[in-house]
Amino acid sequence: MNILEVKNLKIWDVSTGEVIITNSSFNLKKGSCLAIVGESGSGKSVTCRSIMRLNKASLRQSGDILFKGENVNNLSEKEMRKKRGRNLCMILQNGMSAFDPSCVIGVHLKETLAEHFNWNKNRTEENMKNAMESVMLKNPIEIMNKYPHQLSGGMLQRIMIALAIVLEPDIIIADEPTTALDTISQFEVVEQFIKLRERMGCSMIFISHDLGVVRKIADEVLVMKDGEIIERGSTQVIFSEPQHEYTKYLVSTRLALSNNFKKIMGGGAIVAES
Ligand SMILES: Nc1ncnc2c1ncn2[C@@H]1O[C@H](COP(=O)(O)OP(=O)(O)OP(=O)(O)O)[C@@H](O)[C@H]1O
Repeated sequence: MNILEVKNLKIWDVSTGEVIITNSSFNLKKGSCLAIVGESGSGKSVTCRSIMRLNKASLRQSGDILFKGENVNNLSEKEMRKKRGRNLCMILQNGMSAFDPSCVIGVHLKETLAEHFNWNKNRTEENMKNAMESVMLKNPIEIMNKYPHQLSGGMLQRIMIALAIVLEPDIIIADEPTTALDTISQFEVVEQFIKLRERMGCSMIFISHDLGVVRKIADEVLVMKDGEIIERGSTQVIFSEPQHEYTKYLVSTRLALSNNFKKIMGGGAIVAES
């Protein structure tokens, strides 16, 4: 069963007339993870933001975006606000840009949860504390009293994941959630995403440049180039039998990098190719 169906999505810039997404159609199956890959500027982020209806006002979109059969494109901004967070949750590349720099993390988290749940202060704090501990954030109360700039990128991403655990959205859209992190934090955050899926069985759209991560986390892959989906299929098939020249290039570059790494490090003890 599809939880999301995108049909004939077109996105254009009204100020310049430039068409950014020509005519995209794809589905997200309930409980599965769909990765979107492709070169910079191919339209991955605008596609995902169109689902959340979060693109800048100068960008317009047409087509159908059916979330559980309801066309998101027809909802009012007020109805859409209710869906964001509770039903459709977005985790961005840079945790710093997701939080209000002028208040401590706890205030932001409590305000977000108060939008969607009628919990008292203790229950909100308890739920958030448990979720933060489950993503390996030690001393959650201390963290909630810190400002975003006092925390590392990896910690902010884990806080976003913890918030998603509490919100229990139907779909999580993660737009390059590991790109801004150092290698160790990347590994840890990816592990948390995998656990999140195992634990909540939520559906996920995962944008990433890192094909190693995609291979680990995704069930299906869309390959985008110049605003169009040029190839799609199960992760296994995309990696083992890519058809389009561009997908072949992406996959071979990834393999070359990983083989090179194994050669340098000797024996491949570190690289976990699954
Ligand atoms: N607010 C905007 N106004 C005008 N054009 C935009 C806007 N946002 C994005 N674009 C254009 O849309 C195209 C797709 O951008 P998008 O950010 O979706 O690419 P992407 O595939 O996510 O790239 P990256 O991997 O670098 O994040 C680009 O040509 C970009 O310049």
